[in-house]
Amino acid sequence: MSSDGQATVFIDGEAGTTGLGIRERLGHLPVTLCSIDPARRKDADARREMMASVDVVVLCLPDAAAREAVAMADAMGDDAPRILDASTAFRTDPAWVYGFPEMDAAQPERIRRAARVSNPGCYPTGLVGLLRPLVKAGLVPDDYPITVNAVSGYSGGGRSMIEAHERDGGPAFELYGLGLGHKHIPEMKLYAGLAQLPLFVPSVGHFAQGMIVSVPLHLDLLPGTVSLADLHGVLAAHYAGSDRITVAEPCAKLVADALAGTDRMELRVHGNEELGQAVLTARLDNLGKGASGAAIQNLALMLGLEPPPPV
Ligand SMILES: NC(=O)C1=CN([C@@H]2O[C@H](COP(=O)(O)OP(=O)(O)OC[C@H]3O[C@@H](n4cnc5c(N)ncnc54)[C@H](OP(=O)(O)O)[C@@H]3O)[C@@H](O)[C@H]2O)C=CC1
Ligand SMILES: CC(=O)N[C@@H](CCC(=O)OP(=O)(O)O)C(=O)O
Repeated sequence: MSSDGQATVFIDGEAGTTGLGIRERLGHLPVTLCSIDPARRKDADARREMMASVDVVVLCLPDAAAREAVAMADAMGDDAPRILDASTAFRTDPAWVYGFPEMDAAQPERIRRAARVSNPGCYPTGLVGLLRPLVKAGLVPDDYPITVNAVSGYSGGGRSMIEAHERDGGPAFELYGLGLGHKHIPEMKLYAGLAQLPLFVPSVGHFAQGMIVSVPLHLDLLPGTVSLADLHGVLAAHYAGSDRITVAEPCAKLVADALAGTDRMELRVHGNEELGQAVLTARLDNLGKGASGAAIQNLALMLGLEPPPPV
């Protein structure tokens, strides 16, 4: 606690893309941000000392550095701060709580009580947001062969990709992860409730922020007779109370960066019933609900505060 009774927060990786986004949003919460001298921001002793002095540490680091930071906290035993980790390192670790408050009615309470919370990946936020309620409701079987196509703005690749795009002007559009082993796949499977790994084809475009995650479905492969309205209805009911996730009407075109700069996510069910085909889409800002916006929601819950209204 700071001298004025506010919770203290240290963002390890404060100068990076996600760290900066969290710092900007922290103004909406009654907390005290503690920072280390920028010249010592990678100094293990300085980071350990700061970690030991605060209530919550938010890790906005590459996976390896996040693991190192967690090892430092482990060594502090009962004096360790609570941790919110933005990296991929602990997202499928059963000892951590997954920071997707909208995924179940009980999830906000689990986050409130947790010592360690993992912030979801940007692509899994879209995929889990779309599929989990449909799998739970039995409309999409857990063994359906799920394919996920997605496009992200280049800020998704952090500082080095931002610099490459802003310096060299491209590429305009590129598929990647074509070895089909992207690090988000186990997280998608686990939290969407799937029995097998989804086939995931990510891509990145020459725009800074924004993301579309899309999932094609063949309606005749779903159990019984499932209509587009059934899929929409389950999603609309699940997210009815959310101020961040909305279930919108289908549209013919979807622009990837329309929610850039916001913490919101829009889900849609598009399709053609005559053809028996549907496409689920999630649109979000990879840096908003896909990273810093979700982190602020989780941080507020961890500190027993009301999450601020979404940017
Ligand atoms: N960008 C996005 O859309 C999303 C990112 N994430 C995750 O958030 C985490 C941070 O990503 P992002 O902000 O994009 O990455 P950036 O590269 O923009 O930022 C990472 C920051 O961590 C610093 N850093 C690296 N190693 C250390 C260390 N050992 N000690 C202290 N600081 C260190 C970097 O400094 P320097 O640059 O000098 O090396 C940089 O400031 C990653 O795990 C990423 O996967 C999650 C969801 C979405
Ligand atoms: C465009 C781009 O490169 N995006 C990143 C994902 C960013 C993200 O979500 O980070 P986490 O891995 O921490 O979840 C990637 O595919 O690795």
